[in-house]
Amino acid sequence: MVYQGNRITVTMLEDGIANMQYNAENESVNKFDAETNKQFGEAVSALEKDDNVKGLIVTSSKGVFIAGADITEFVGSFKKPESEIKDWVVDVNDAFNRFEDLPFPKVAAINGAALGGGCEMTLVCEYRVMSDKAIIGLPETQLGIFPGFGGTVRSTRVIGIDNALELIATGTPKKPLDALKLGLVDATVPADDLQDAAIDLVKKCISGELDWQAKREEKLAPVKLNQLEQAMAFNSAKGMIFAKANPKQYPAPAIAIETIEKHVNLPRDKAIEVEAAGFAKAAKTPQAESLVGLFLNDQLVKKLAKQHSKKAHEITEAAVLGAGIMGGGIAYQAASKGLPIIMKDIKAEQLDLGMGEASKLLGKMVERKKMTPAKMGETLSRIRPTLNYGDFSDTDIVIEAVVENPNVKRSVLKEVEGLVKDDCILASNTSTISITYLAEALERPENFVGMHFFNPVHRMPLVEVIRGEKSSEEAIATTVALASKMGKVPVVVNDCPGFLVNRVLFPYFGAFDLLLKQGADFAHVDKVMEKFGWPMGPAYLIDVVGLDTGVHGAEVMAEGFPDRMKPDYKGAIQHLYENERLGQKNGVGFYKYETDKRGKPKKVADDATYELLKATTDSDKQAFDDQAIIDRTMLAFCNETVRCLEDNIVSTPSEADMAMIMGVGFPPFRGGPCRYIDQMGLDNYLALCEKYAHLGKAYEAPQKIRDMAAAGETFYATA
Ligand SMILES: NC(=O)c1ccc[n+]([C@@H]2O[C@H](COP(=O)([O-])OP(=O)(O)OC[C@H]3O[C@@H](n4cnc5c(N)ncnc54)[C@H](O)[C@@H]3O)[C@@H](O)[C@H]2O)c1
Repeated sequence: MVYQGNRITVTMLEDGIANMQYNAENESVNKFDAETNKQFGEAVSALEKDDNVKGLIVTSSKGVFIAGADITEFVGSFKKPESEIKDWVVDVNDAFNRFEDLPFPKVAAINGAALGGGCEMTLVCEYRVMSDKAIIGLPETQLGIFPGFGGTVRSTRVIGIDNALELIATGTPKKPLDALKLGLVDATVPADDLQDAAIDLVKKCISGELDWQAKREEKLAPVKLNQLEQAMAFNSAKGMIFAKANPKQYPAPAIAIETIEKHVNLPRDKAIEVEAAGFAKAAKTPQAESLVGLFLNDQLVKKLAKQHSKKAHEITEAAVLGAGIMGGGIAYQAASKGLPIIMKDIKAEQLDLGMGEASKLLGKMVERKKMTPAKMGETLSRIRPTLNYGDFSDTDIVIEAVVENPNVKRSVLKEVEGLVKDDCILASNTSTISITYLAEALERPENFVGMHFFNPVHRMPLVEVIRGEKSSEEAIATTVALASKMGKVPVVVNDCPGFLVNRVLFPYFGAFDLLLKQGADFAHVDKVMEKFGWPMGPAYLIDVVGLDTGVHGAEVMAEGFPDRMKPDYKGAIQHLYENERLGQKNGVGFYKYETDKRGKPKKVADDATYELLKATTDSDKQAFDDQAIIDRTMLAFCNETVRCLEDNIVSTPSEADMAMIMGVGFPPFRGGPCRYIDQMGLDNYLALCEKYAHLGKAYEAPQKIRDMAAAGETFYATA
């Protein structure tokens, strides 16, 4: 035994070959937390003193190789001053450099995911051999940072600048054959042969058959590029990368490129210092704080879903009522995750439409070679379209997705309750109607919950699971488990009109409507909000949702929250709807929808819209600067989120932020509405609420914000 820790051990195998194994005790994965970093340094010191070692392999005893750094530790570390972050990174790198400099060859045996720090660990070895089941990559930019354990230095030297920039800036992990093609690994082998293959490589190094010193030398030296080559490599990378993500919104790739540009012509130790400085700069951006927070929120939401699922009944067959946009989507999603589902409608043509949509989506996957035609047939056969309730007696859960009309929903739910087994769960996909109200029509309200999918179902990750007053924990648990089984991320919320996501979205539409009334141009508002980071501005969003759906939802919300969602004027959305402009579905909403020369849908700001909007615009039109547009719409949105926390509609800021990102596309780099308020500072936020309070209750600061500001609190921990 060369070194024994509870994260890392180094043992001797045969013929002077050591095995450095990552095997974090009581953990499901290996990661670089502070303790592992410390033990790595100690293990390297032990190896430095051991004269018997002639070569070494790096292995993992877990399913993953090394998952990366411990992201929970980032929250505290990134609060430190930039210079301290840099010093910390330089310090960690010391062990990596000393490991690289050991006087014998080293081979990484990559059995599973080698991500971030895991990939960087393999890069300090001279050779890398990878199981055909593993993946490897540097996904740090997705967290608003970039590799800081020598990853930008060694990858540029090992796979070349262009490849390294692509690997780092996109953050997409590579499968074995792609990694081999890039030169990121030297061989791929079947999983069972991995250790033997690694030992074989070390032996070849020891015998001199492989020139491992030359491989190492390559990593220690500057990249030899002349000025012209360098300019070309970096300029084309910048063009490609900035076209994909706006560097103002996602600065990490830009800082990574700028850092690499500074260190390519430096030897290793100097280059590592430059990398550490760039890393610290990225770590101090608000985007890094948001994206690290988002990662942790995502983990929390998934953990909560697991906890919620504990009391779940087994679901072997489901049914959906309604084969429209949502019912068809739900049936497709269930079937594609292996769950048989009955799809019932009252109109045969709707069933044909639902099946047609499912075939179209599956057909595209076959076209892209992501599915075989046989698998497509198998998936489609899991959906059983029907016009009657014949087979409903065995079903474990029925998801109701008929038209958004409380009376129709209540009568359909009552009818189906009489036909299913006693413990069958009934779930409504209503967008706005209170679950407690719908439950009044039922004999077994404890078996009834809300299950709110988003459109398009196959793409939108969120499902709100809504607890009505009488919903049982088993019904919640079963619905949460079903959503997870369908590949979705469930968030459990309590009942109220609009639940969480739509309750927050409608005041935002209300703020948009008020801006238009006072003279703002809808196309300009869209541009400003898209620049702010939304995937689409409010006018385009309502066109996609449908103005009819919007008006209908607004009525339900106005009844539920008249103090802030019932305007005393007729807004633009209502007026356009009355003029039969329904949005994308009939080709005219705020925008006119045309097809371009290539047959792709194109939206154009329509003169007819401006003409119509004269009727709902004040005669004394005001001009708004971009910040006013952002502040007014975001206040309405964020205030309602806080009110949902106050009313216990949603339990935690983490769940609220995740729901808004996954449900309506809140800009991820801003971390969600609660993070947005934190980053603005609660006092500043409060001052903004006061500035706009005269516009109505939706803009007034909720009591929770006042209390938090007075107590100096924030939504997320500050250290
Ligand atoms: N479209 C969206 O963006 C969206 C998003 C989330 C939730 N929702 C909600 O999902 C539900 C369905 O919306 P949609 O957009 O799919 O509507 P849709 O009009 O496309 O489909 C409704 C379907 O229900 C069928 N139907 C009517 N009465 C029925 C009955 N008694 N039994 C069986 N089928 C019946 C209709 O024939 C139609 O096929 C609504 O409650 C809506 O609020 C919609």
